Amino acid sequence: MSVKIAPSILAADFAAFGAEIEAVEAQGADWVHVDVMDGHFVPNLTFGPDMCRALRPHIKTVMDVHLMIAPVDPYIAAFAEAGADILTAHVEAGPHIHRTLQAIRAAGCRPGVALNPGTPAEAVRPVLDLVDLVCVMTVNPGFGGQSFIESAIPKVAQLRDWGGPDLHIEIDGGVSASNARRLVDAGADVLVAGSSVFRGGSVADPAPYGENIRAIRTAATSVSV
Ligand SMILES: O=C(CO)[C@@H](O)[C@H](O)COP(=O)(O)O
Ligand SMILES: [Co+2]
Repeated sequence: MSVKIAPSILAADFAAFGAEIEAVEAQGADWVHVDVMDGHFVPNLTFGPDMCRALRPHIKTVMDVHLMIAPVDPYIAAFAEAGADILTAHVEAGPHIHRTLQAIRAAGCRPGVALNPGTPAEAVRPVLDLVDLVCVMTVNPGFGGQSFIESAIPKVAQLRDWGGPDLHIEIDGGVSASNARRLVDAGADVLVAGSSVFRGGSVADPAPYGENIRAIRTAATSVSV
């Protein structure tokens, strides 16, 4: 599978999301990653389905919605109606992840399951047949701009082995050009990147977004010597 770069709009200008999304897609983003936080499952608040609905017309690629909320089930229909393409729920968010993932697909979205740095890969193995994507968190969820947690990397190879070649394995948190290659070598194919994509640019001067995306993609796909 080709490597996809999914900028997290958590690092974009909150007053200009529509323009930021159009700028980062024009600069080469493959997907747009939308971080939904509830102040309960994670210690931060961001946005809900109404914001996703407002962003939808600005996204030409894939709206990749990362739900850091608990419970999940009462909100699935709203995010599906808002236009989410991929809807990812955390395995730690409740006791019935199997039901949640079935409900996400029934609502018309591609289901994803995310796991925190402290959660072993085995926790999602029983639901791999239900998902299109596993999101391996390489920071503790809740904030952008945190340091990458190395100890999550061995989980990627385990999940690639269990999930086969068609499963998307997404890495989220602290991704940059300096670790992209190791992540892809381990089996990842989707790299979420917030601060390392939006750093140095703006809607008025979006060229750095393109330079940052190209740097990550080049590092991820370079031939090792
Ligand atoms: O889900 C999350 C954080 O909880 C991520 O999507 C971050 O928003 C990624 O930001 P960087 O670590 O790349 O700055
Ligand atoms: Co995220």
